[in-house]
Formats: sequence, structure tokens, C-alpha cells
Amino acid sequence: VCGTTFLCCCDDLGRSRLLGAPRCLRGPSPSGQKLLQKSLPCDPHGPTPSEPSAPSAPAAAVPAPRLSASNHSGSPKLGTKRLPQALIVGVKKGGTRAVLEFIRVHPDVRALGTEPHFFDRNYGRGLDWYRHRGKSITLSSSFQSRNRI
Ligand SMILES: Nc1ncnc2c1ncn2[C@@H]1O[C@H](COP(=O)(O)OS(=O)(=O)O)[C@@H](OP(=O)(O)O)[C@H]1O
Repeated sequence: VCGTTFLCCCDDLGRSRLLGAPRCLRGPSPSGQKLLQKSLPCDPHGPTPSEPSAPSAPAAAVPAPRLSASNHSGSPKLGTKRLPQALIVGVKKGGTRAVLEFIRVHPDVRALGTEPHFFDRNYGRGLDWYRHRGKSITLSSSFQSRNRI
């Protein structure tokens, strides 16, 4: 596959980081079950100095999305709308759909069927809109070469 696809593991949208190597996909599930057990859990304190950081400049170039009281509901109840815990980011025709299909085979992964285009088309609608599209993994192959992360 030409191009590069990243899995971006998020504590929340403000503290996300791109993972160039297969390190963590998800931490423990709300029910306490360990998911994807061969991968390391996400570090809730962010990258260590030796880890690559997600670029920060583009975030300053676009207005921040509207944010309500909390970034996620914090409740594990069935039907609760949450922001994604992971994003798949890739160039067009980079194989992002294939990555998503591989990951969603896992029974604890819930993923959108269609791309929400939050970052390139619907960013102004805010995080509440994004949350109500809510599943755990989002496919965003629409960044292309425009660095709109
Ligand atoms: N492992 C592997 N090896 C080679 N090619 C692969 C692989 N996985 C996906 N593909 C091909 O990638 C194309 C789809 O990429 P995307 O999912 O990124 O497409 S999209 O931009 O989101 O529409 C699509 O190519 P086309 O069929 O030419 O469109 C897929 O066949």
C-alpha cells in the first residue's frame, strides 16, 4: 500500500499522539476487561521524552471546536456517547479502510461505518456533534496532504 497510515491513540482529543509503531490500541475497557491483550496499554500521562509527539502547530491554525462541560461522559453505560478512543489517520488510498476492518474484527471494538469527516468538514460543529457520531474508532483518511490534524 502506498502512503502511510497511523493509528492515533487518544486519551482525549487534546492529548492525542500518533503511533508510528504498534504499541497500544486501547487500555482497559470500562468493564475492566483488558482489550487487545498483546498490545501495551496507553500511557495516560502522555509521551515520554523519547517518544515522538503529535505536531502542535496545526491545532493553533484552526479554531478550537466547541467544547461542552466535559470531553466525554465518563460513564461506561451502554448507549453512552463518547469521543473516539482511537483515530485511524491516513492518506487517501493509503489502506485506512483495511486497517479499520482488521481492528474491528475484535469484539470489543465499535467503529463507525462511514467516515465522519470531523476534522476537515464538520470541525465547526463541535465536539458534541462528534461525540454523537460516537463509537470507539473513527476512520479519517481525509487529511490527505493538508495536515489538518
Ligand atoms: N494490504 C494491501 N495491499 C495493497 N493494497 C491494499 C491493501 N489494503 C488495501 N489496499 C488498497 O487500498 C485502497 C483503499 O485505500 P483506502 O482505504 O485508504 O481508500 S480511501 O482513500 O479511504 O477510499 C484499495 O485500492 P483500490 O482497490 O485500487 O481502490 C485497496 O485495494
